Parts: sequence; structure tokens; C-alpha cells
Amino acid sequence: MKITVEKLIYGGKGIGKLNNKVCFIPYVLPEEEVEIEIIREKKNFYECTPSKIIKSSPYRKDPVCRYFTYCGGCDYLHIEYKKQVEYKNEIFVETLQRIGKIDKIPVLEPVPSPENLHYRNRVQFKIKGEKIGFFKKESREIVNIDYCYLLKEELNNILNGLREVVPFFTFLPVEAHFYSSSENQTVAKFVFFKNIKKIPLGLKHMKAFLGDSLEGFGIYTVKDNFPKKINFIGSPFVYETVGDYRFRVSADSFFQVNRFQVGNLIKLVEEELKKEKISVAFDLYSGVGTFSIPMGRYAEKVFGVEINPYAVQDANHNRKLNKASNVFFQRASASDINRFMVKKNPQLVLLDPPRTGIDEKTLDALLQIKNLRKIIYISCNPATLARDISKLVEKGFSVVSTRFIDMFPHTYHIESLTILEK
Ligand SMILES: C[S@@+](CC[C@H](N)C(=O)[O-])C[C@H]1O[C@@H](n2cnc3c(N)ncnc32)[C@H](O)[C@@H]1O
Repeated sequence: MKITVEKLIYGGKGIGKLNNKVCFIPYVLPEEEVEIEIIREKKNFYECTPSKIIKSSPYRKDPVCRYFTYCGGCDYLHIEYKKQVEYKNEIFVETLQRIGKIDKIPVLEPVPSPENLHYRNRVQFKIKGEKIGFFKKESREIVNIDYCYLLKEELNNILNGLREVVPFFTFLPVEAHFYSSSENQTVAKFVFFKNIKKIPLGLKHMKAFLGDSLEGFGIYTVKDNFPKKINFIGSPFVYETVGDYRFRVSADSFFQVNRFQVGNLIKLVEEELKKEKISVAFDLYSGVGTFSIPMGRYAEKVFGVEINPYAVQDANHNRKLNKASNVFFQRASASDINRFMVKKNPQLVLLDPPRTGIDEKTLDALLQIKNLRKIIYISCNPATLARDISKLVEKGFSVVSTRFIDMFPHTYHIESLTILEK
């Protein structure tokens, strides 16, 4: 069956029409003519696979990686990077219009990643038997890999070492997580299904296999679908340098994954703070203080709110490290600090929530703050961003600007920064 691809949609696939039904097809480009096989037929759509590209797009390129289409990590390695950014920007704007129902969105130029390969500082390898790699797309089957073009080279070297380390384990871990900072310090987490007390190698031996950059490693088990720490050997944290900021980040804290874009994100936040005099600002979902500490250079007082205790410990360390005595951190859920935030009456609030976006209670608190004039919303999910900003617009805020920032080249993921004002 032949089909013409109309456009790409959020999630990475292309769409076209067959017998008046929508077809979802991965690894294609707009305007391509492709031969498809139907894998699944649903009431309103078909899930397809492209079996032959009949008319190829001028933006198609040979994927650099031999695992592409088998491994679930990448969606767009077949598209020239510059064009990928254009397509993702179109998907971003279309999502805001469709879900947010906001017309005339002031969209700024997207910010492409300065480097689009070897940008990731963090990886989670899946392990089963001899296989170490990533899940296949929409499957729990592991694709065995020996190299990933998205990872910084240190992490690829670690993957080689990991293959030698794994046979030493009596019980196999199901996952191995590695995080290699800009200062080239690494921490590792081995996640087991069982409650393992000890593993047979100490830090010295682990370093011999995984490299001298290894500062420490932890043993974790899975509880409620999340890794739960049992034991940690060596140092549990690493350091990041971004411009003239330095951050301590624990193995259990979040840090932005694209090492080439984090500085750009901080700069964009700083530019907003420079625009006017701010006496009180809040940073909700503040992590290790990646934005709160830079915000402290421009606002008189900044309050960071973060639920993860390890991240809050890092943030408190980082305020001293960066001499940011006007920045304060609180361990709490963003939805539980309504009264505190409303009382502090900030003029500016930065939001950088997980993919689920902002909950009703937090949105409600934002609407109660008398002095609140500006919201900087950093989002990693355009659908929840659109939902949240439409509620804010309904209550009197207007979208001053929004822009797509490519944190995740070659994948469908879309990071963005939106400014709302009242
Ligand atoms: C996308 S990360 C952003 C972290 C930080 N802004 C940065 O750029 O490094 C989201 C953060 O929100 C935290 N978090 C998740 N749910 C939360 C909640 N209900 N209240 C406060 N923080 C939360 C996570 O622990 C994580 O550190």
C-alpha cells in the first residue's frame, strides 16, 4: 500500500491517510511517498511500518547509527538536524494551538543544540542476560548495543567496561545508570530486582573496569517502579561547571541532560530577570538550584522549592559554593507551599515541573499571589504546557513569548521556555 506522509506529530511518527483512516508511520518525513505494512488495525487508525521509501524527502539522510529503527532511543536520526529543529518547532506550535487554544502565539526563534551528537551526560542501560542496551520502541525487549551517538564518549567507554563488570555479579542488575559531569566525574547506580546487600567488587575494582572518573557507585532495588537506595560506596555526588556557576549534583538528583544547552537555558532565564527589579522570586521544582542560584544574582531574594531531599541537600551546598546567601531552599511539594508563597508575595515565579506539568493546587496558589507579574515556564512536555498556560491565560495572564529549545536532538522530546505576564 502506498501513502503520502502529511506531517510529523508529537511522539516522533509521521501521519498519512488510507481509506479515510489515519496511519501512524515511524521513521518517515513529510511529503515522502512510502509503501507501508499495517501492523495493527484500530477502529480509527492504523499502526504502520514503512517497508519502502518510494519518493524520498530532500531532508532525508543516512542515519549515523546502525541500531537506528531497532533501538528505541532515537526517532529522527534520518532527518538533517536543521530540518529536525524546524519540524519539532512546528509540532510545538501546533500543540500549543490545538490543546491550549491560544491563537496568535508569539513564537521566538528556536534554539538548536550547539552540538547534536554526544550531548547526553546521563544514561540508563537496560540489562538482561548478555544483552546491555536500550529498549526497542514500544517494547520491553532489549537491543544489545556497543555504542550510542547521543552519549558523551566517556559513557561509551563505560559501556565497554560494563560488559566486563557484569559477569562478576552473582545476580544481574536489571539496569545500570551512569552520570558523567562536565568536570568528568562519574557516579553509577546498579538497580536489582532483588534486595542485594553487597556486590562482589569494591570501588578500586570498579574503577579498573569503568574508568578513573568513577567517584562512587550505589546498589538499588526497585520499589513502586522507582530505584530505592540500599547502599552507596565512594562519593555519591559529582560537580558541574556551567559558565561561572558550579553545582554539586548527587547520583539521586536531577540535572539537565544536554551538556551543551544547559548554559543557554540559564542565560535565557538571566535575561528575563535582568529586565526589571525583582525583590522576591520563587523557583518551583528547583532541583539542585540550577536556576535559583543564577536568579539570585538579579533578584533580592529567591526561594527554591523541591521535593527530592538529595536535590535540596545539593542546593543548600550550592548556595554556599556560589556565595548565593540571598537564595533559600525548602524541601516541599510545590503544591504544599501555597500559604508560604502567597505570604512572600513574589513578583516572579519560575516553573520547571516534570512531564506531568503543574497541578491544580499549585496553579491556584499562583493566582492568589498579589504581586505576581511574570511567570517563566520551562517545560519538557508541550501537551501539559499547553493545558497549564491556557488556564493561566483564562485567569488574566498573557503569553509574551514562547520558544522551543532543543535539549534532546534526534528524539521527539520538546523542551521550551515560555514567558507569561500579567
Ligand atoms: C525537570 S526537573 C527540574 C529541576 C531544575 N529546575 C533543573 O533545571 O535542574 C523537575 C524537578 O522537580 C522535582 N519535583 C517533582 N515533583 C515535585 C513537586 N511536586 N514539588 C516540588 N518539586 C518536585 C523533581 O525532583 C526535579 O528535581
